[in-house]
Amino acid sequence: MSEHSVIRVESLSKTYDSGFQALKNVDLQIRRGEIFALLGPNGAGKTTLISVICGLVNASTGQVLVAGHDNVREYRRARSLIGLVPQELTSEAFSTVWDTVSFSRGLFGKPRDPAHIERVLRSLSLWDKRRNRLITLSGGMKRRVLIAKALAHEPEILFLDEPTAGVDVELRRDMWEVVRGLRERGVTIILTTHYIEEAEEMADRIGVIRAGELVLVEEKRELMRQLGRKELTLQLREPLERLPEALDGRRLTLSEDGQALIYTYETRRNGDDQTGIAELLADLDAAGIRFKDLHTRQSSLEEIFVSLVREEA
Ligand SMILES: Nc1ncnc2c1ncn2[C@@H]1O[C@H](COP(=O)(O)OP(=O)(O)OP(=O)(O)O)[C@@H](O)[C@H]1O
Repeated sequence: MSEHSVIRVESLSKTYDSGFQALKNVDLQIRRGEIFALLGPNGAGKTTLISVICGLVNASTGQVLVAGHDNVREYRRARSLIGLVPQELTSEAFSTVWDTVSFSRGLFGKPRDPAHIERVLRSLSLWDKRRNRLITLSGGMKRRVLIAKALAHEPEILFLDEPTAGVDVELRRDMWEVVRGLRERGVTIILTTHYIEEAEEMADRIGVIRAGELVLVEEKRELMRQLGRKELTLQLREPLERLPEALDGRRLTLSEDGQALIYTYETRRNGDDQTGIAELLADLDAAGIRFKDLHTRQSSLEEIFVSLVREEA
């Protein structure tokens, strides 16, 4: 499995000079060719993690391997494999799109390659704007320039730090298209986002970070499967001390106060009753358990996320 990992992050911690610990013992492997979304609230440590992986911020402990290269001891080699799209464009307001993007390539010591720059600009619909100064571009075009700059040196891995923060819905969808196109060309993509919708739409896998800890890394499909899970709550007439043996082996739990039974089941699309509810009710009846009310609810990725990031630390 590890030969598929293009990035390996091992036991990574970061304590800033202020004494603040922004990352706590993070382990993470990014698979070659995937889109990985790092989801977390403000201040969770997303930017810090990206900055450490890209070698812009030193780790306090732990290590990062980029395609097998230690990102500190072999910094230049590791860094040359990475493109980083920051949140905002800095300076260069009066340069042209073409010059800015070409210059970025030069920073990595790569020989000039106008054909590559042209491909990048065309793929991002920036070709017609190549002679424009950055200051004359719309917000959306500027975002595209950021991506073009990051791709100028032909990196295998692209980090996008909140690529769609503050952009309108239409542009967000455009950006998603661009990212998908890159993945099709074999680029591994790691993006950070606040938007659950974005992670749902784009990612192959999702990592959730909270207060510097990576609390979950999961296939999106698996998360979506959990999303299809429903919960039935039966308010009991008489509280129970424990679950009757007759009901063992079901996905049933008793609430702490003994007043309710909670049953989880998966919703099926084919409409058959595979929920097991009919059987459950019959068994409850046979066991002499009566209830006075019932309701069902379905969890969303939003809820899973909120419950994961809720402060417990
Ligand atoms: N240079 C620094 N010195 C001290 N603390 C810092 C420094 N940079 C970041 N932090 C702190 O580390 C924590 C994580 O910050 P980081 O920018 O990584 O979070 P984030 O998840 O990217 O947040 P956002 O979604 O707001 O961008 C925050 O509490 C932040 O205040």
